[in-house]
Amino acid sequence: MISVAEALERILSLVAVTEEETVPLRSASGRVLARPLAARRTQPPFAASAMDGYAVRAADAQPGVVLSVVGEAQAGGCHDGAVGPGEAVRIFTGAPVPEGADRVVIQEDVTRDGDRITIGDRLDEKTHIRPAGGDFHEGDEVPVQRITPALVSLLAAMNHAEVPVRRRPVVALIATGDELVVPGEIPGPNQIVSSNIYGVAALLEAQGGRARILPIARDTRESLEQSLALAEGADLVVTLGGASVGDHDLVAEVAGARGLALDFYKVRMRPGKPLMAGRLGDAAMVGLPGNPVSAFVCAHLFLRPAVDAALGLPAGPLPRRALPLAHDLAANGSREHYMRARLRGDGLVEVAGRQDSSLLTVLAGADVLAVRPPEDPPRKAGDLVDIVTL
Ligand SMILES: Nc1nc2c(c(=O)[nH]1)N[C@H]1C(S)=C(S)[C@@H](COP(=O)(O)OP(=O)(O)OC[C@H]3O[C@@H](n4cnc5c(N)ncnc54)[C@H](O)[C@@H]3O)O[C@H]1N2
Ligand code: MOO
Repeated sequence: MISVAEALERILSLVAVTEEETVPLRSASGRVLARPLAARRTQPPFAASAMDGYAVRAADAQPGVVLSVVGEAQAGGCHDGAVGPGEAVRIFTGAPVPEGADRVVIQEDVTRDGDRITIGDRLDEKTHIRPAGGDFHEGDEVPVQRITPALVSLLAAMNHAEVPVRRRPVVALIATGDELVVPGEIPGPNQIVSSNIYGVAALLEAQGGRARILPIARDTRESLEQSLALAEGADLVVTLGGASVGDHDLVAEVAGARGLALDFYKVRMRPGKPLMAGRLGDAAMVGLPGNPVSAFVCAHLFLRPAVDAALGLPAGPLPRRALPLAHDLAANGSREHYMRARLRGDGLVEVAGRQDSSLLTVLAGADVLAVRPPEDPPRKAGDLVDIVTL
């Protein structure tokens, strides 16, 4: 069995970066820039007033000085002409600062009488001028990254109406098993509702992928073959269940017959031991274990980074932090254990008492996974444990 770190490396090496496509700026949030994008203009394009007030020469900005108002500049307009000694131009926030002026005195600091202003006694020190290019210059590059709402505003200010992004990788998801029905159906006497595929799909979509949930594959070769055929064209094919050693666990066999070049099977982890991955035609394929928590934990640890890699982002292990335990923990076994846990308000990690990999209530109540290395000795309350955020 290989380690979690090695399994992740191998899965990432199976993933190809998707091609570039162009989307309108309004649809760019959450997508990933396909290449660095250069600003198409300078912002502000001119020295601009940061406040409503009067543009003056700095030397004239002294308490008691009287200046004559020779014009006005508002945002979208400007004052034609310069500001000379003894002169002021009425100015509003965002307007270009006229030539000659190197200071804006805010209107609260002057008294106005007709075309004259008198500078008050309590003058602040600031120029209240935003220099040209103070935010960015034409040609400044935004590096490849996920596009946040704030970045949408920056790209708009840089005058990009369209944005080159990576195509969302298509992930075909196949649940397997005779026992499954889809949510809303009435299960037969020996059946349950298929659940894990929906959480995994949601996780992959939140990461920037496009999840395609295919019909449930029954525990026959023909049914699984049909589902795998429907996965044609996907960037990543993910099966759920049928990965273990049971007589009806057919995924490796049937995918093998369709040309799966298996890279590895089984990882030294808990839950998630019967994980497999390989190359299936042009797609990467990952076989997740069927237990709902195992599937979800593996999707977190392996498929989120895989989607990042397909989007051209730096991809690697999820970030970890070490935090103190709220209570004692027994020794760990020989596999790296990802325990469902909660990060309490007091900053301590409380590991759930029940760790069976079928318990979705426990998973849904957890906000972190506490990571125990193989053969980790018993731990005391207050000892540090690594956590991964869910
Ligand atoms: N003799 C052994 N038995 C098992 C081993 C082992 O090493 N030796 N490994 C166990 C571990 S660990 C896991 S995990 C499971 C994984 O088995 P499979 O990947 O083959 O999964 P299934 O047998 O198909 O299902 C396991 C379990 O999960 C339920 N399931 C499956 N799909 C769904 C779904 N879409 N929604 C909800 N629940 C699902 C299924 O009904 C089973 O209860 O194998 C152990 N056995
Ligand atoms: O490894 Mo299985 O994934 O424990 O439940």
